[in-house]
Amino acid sequence: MSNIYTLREMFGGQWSSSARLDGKTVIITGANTGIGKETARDLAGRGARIIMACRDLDKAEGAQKEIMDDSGNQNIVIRKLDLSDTKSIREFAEAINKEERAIHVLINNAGIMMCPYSKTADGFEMQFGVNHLGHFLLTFLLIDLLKRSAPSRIIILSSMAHGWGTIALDDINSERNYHSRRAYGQSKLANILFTRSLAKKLKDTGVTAYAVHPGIVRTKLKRHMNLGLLIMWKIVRPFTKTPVQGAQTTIFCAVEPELDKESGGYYSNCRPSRCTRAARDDEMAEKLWELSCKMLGIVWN
Ligand SMILES: NC(=O)C1=CN([C@@H]2O[C@H](COP(=O)(O)OP(=O)(O)OC[C@H]3O[C@@H](n4cnc5c(N)ncnc54)[C@H](OP(=O)(O)O)[C@@H]3O)[C@@H](O)[C@H]2O)C=CC1
Ligand SMILES: CC1=C(/C=C/C(C)=C/C=C/C(C)=C/C=O)C(C)(C)CCC1
Repeated sequence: MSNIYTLREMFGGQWSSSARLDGKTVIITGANTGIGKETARDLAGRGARIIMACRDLDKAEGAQKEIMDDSGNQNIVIRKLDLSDTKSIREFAEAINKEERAIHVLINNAGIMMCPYSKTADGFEMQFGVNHLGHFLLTFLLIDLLKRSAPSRIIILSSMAHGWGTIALDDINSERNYHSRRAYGQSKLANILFTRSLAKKLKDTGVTAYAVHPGIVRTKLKRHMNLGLLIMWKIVRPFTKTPVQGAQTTIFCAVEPELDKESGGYYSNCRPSRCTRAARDDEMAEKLWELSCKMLGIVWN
């Protein structure tokens, strides 16, 4: 992949479809703001039951009200989910498995970028822990329900930033050497490798998986950006996407009927996109899968 982005890639990918999701249930992590909130608003307008999985219930309530008012859909619920704590992830999944008859779309959207070094409740480096491991565990805990609900889809928000890092198998928690941009890159590369492995393991189950780069989007994600990137941000700002534009590829992956035939790919601007060679390394994807299971203390073959 080259880091040269065309104008089409910055603005593009508007997608329009009148497809409905009545009777379908969608979970969106980090649905209280940014891309997740706009995804929730759109899918609510298509009639889906939306489960907003958020760490801050007060913020989520404001977004829930807005989405209900806008879409006229009252079937929007909030559930507490803190992806930086495996206890919270397990509690969330337990409630979903008990209360929901089906989950048709799981959107692993929540994320943090370039924060100062910190660790999750379980001792994982924060960006790898939240962006990859938290969603890995969440998906594991919901996979039987997703299989029973097939055809169903898993959408994983990655980024063009997957090229900023590599998977450091010997220092996955960046304990020896932390570089916030590289650690974000590692987590977003892990998102693509996870999607590829998932697609293989879910072959013939009716559950499909898609990785997404939403574009460069004006959201709160950039709150921890360093000065260099903030300057770059200012330069490209006129070409960045609004959150509504940034949500289009996720919505496309959730709704487009033709995508039932595809799984494991990387999408941007509502079409397949090219990722780096490291993101197509199936041997590394397998090693990452094993390491993720080991770190989380789970068996998932
Ligand atoms: N914006 C961009 O340019 C790009 C974004 N992406 C990806 O898109 C996704 C959405 O990002 P975007 O909307 O821009 O970012 P925002 O910062 O606007 O939203 C991120 C969401 O994730 C939630 N979140 C963060 N940490 C946790 C946690 N520990 N547990 C649960 N939820 C958490 C936030 O909650 P809270 O509000 O409480 O902080 C918020 O709801 C991310 O995965 C990001 O990596 C990819 C490429 C570019
Ligand atoms: C200045 C500049 C760029 C700016 C990149 C930025 C600002 C990227 C932000 C990415 C984010 C926020 C990713 C989140 O996952 C490009 C496009 C590489 C092209 C060359 C010039």
